[in-house]
Amino acid sequence: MASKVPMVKLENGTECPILGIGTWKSKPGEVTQAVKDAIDIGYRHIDCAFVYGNEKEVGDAISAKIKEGVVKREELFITSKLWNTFHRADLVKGALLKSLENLGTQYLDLYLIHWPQAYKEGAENFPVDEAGKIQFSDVDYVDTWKALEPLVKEGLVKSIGLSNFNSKQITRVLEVATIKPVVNQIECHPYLNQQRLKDFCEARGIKITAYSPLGSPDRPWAKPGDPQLMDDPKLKAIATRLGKTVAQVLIRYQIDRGVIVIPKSVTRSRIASNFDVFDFKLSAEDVQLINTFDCNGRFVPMTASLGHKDHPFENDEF
Ligand SMILES: NC(=O)C1=CN([C@@H]2O[C@H](COP(=O)(O)OP(=O)(O)OC[C@H]3O[C@@H](n4cnc5c(N)ncnc54)[C@H](OP(=O)(O)O)[C@@H]3O)[C@@H](O)[C@H]2O)C=CC1
Ligand SMILES: O=C1CO[C@H](CO)[C@@H](O)[C@@H]1O
Repeated sequence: MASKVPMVKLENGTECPILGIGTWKSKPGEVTQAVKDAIDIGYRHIDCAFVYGNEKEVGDAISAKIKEGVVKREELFITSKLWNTFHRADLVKGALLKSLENLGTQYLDLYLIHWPQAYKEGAENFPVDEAGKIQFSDVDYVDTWKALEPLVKEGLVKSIGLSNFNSKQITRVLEVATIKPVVNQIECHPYLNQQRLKDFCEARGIKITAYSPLGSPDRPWAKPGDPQLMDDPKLKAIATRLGKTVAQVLIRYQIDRGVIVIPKSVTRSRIASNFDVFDFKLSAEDVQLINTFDCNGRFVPMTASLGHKDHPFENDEF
């Protein structure tokens, strides 16, 4: 079934729907229905990760919709991510095969290194010492990248990419890559618009995917009184003037700057309204106005692994 979602051409010639649905924090008991609803509404891009602990239930929705004849596998764009405990070269393929099994699919459209920093290998996603501190591994993400490349050649993934990599880390990957990353998935919204990293990536043929585009109000570490992006009066004023919701303005902001965007919701009405963004466009003036709201406001700082040699937000400028 045709969907109205526009496609973005990636550097390797494959195409990615510019709008997808996120699945972090979507509980196993609710994500199957959410992804079924999303596919019915017209979403064709689903953002997943092993560490979200719900790939099996996402896969159930995908299989059901393929079985019903609503979509074909080749009409979907499915992303997953290699978790930090599987960076060692000999663990990479097994981690991918596990995600493929969970998702009930023969191949992924995109497989990302979830974070540059490696954690101690083993059964725990967040291995900690007696003091509760994350245990690191010194595997270099450049070696992890080299282990991803054969997966493309084997046909298990169409494309490979990065997530949460800073400009220096991307440069190091590009120095060794025989298959280039097509995407860097990073936090991106008006409080952290990532203009420098976006320009840097685009100059190297790497597209940006914006995660937490609505400010991730359900992030587990949010405290009462923390700023909420969707409550911003300046954004509310723009949305009121345009007769749209703030979420629609935030999604359109990314689309209008050529950024792939993956808002998460498990609420059918929101999944629908977040997709209902193809009948309007922000003016260049509104995009510029929203650009001025940037304030280095990061909602996903990954404080648990501060001190890691490869923490992307600690030592480098952008
Ligand atoms: N690569 C990485 O390291 C990361 C990747 N991601 C990916 O990006 C996705 C999106 O980011 P995420 O952090 O989840 O946060 P989002 O910015 O997408 O916000 C999700 C929250 O917004 C609510 N929401 C959704 N639509 C609306 C709406 N129209 N009006 C009001 N509230 C709304 C959702 O509620 P409800 O569901 O209850 O409707 C949920 O609480 C993730 O799910 C994941 O797939 C995210 C973080 C890190
Ligand atoms: O995608 C993400 C959301 O959940 C993970 C676990 O807390 C984060 O590390 C990651 O950025």
